[in-house]
Amino acid sequence: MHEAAEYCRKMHPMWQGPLAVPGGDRQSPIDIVVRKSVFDSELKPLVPDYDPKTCQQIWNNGYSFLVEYDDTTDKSTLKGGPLQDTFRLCQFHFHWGESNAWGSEHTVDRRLFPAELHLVHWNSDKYSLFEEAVMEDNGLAVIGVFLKVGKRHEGLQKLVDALPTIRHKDSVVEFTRFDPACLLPANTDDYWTYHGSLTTPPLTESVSWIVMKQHIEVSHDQLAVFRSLLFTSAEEEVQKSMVNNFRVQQSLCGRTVRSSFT
Ligand SMILES: NS(=O)(=O)c1cccc(F)c1
Ligand SMILES: [Zn+2]
Repeated sequence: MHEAAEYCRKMHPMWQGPLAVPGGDRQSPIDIVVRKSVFDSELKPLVPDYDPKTCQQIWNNGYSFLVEYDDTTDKSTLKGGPLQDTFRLCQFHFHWGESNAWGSEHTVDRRLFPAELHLVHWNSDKYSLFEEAVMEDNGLAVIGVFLKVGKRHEGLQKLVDALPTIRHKDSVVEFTRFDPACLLPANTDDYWTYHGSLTTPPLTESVSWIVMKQHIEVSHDQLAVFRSLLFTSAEEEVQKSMVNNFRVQQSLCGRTVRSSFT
C-alpha cells in the first residue's frame, strides 16, 4: 500500500474505522492490477442517459460534497456495460487528497490519482428506493473516474463556484441544470469492472464498480477549492479541512477484475 495512503489512514481518525465489514470479502476500493484483469468480450459500451433538469442540490455531508438528482423517475439512467438492468442516478461526489500526490480510492498498478469522481446509481428494475437497493448484492452501480491535474475543466467550474457556499458540514444549496455527462471522459468504452462495496459506511457489498480507464483533467486551482471545504460544522470550535477523504485499498480476496478492452 502506498506509504502516503498508509500515513493518511494512521493519521486520520475518520479512516481508522473498520478496515472491512466483518467477514466482508468484496470490499472497495481496490488496486486494479492491469495485467491480471481479464478481457470480457461480452461487456457492452456504457449507456449513460442523464437529464440535467433532474439535478436538485449540492451539499456537504461531512465526508465529501454530493450533487443530488431527483431519482423518483427513470429520467437519468445508466444502462449497458456490465449491467443487465436499468440503474437510476441518485448522486455524484468526489474523494481527494491534501496534496496532488494522492487522493483517489482506486489505484491502477498502485498508481494514485489526486482525486476520484463517483457517480452513484441504483437498480430501479428491482428496487423502488436507493435505501433498499444499497442492501442488495446487485443494488448499486458506481462509475469511478480518475482526476488528473492539468487544464481547467470548464464543465466543473459551475460546481467549483458553488463550493464556498457549502463550506461547512450539513450546508446545502439549490443546484440545478448540471449535466454530469460533462464529467465523463471522452472514451467511456474502456473500463474495468468488479463486484465490490461502498467505500464509506455502511460499506455494504452491493456495488457493481465501473472504473474508467481514461481520466479527466481539472486545474490545480479547481482542486484547491475542493480542499477549502470543511469536515466540521459551523458551530465546532476547531475547523478541519476536508482532505484525504478516501478509504485505503482493500484485499481482492480472489475476485476477478474484468476489462472491456484488450
Ligand atoms: N464512495 S461510494 O462507494 O461511491 C458511496 C459511499 C456511500 C454511499 C454511496 F451512495 C456511495
Ligand atoms: Zn465515493
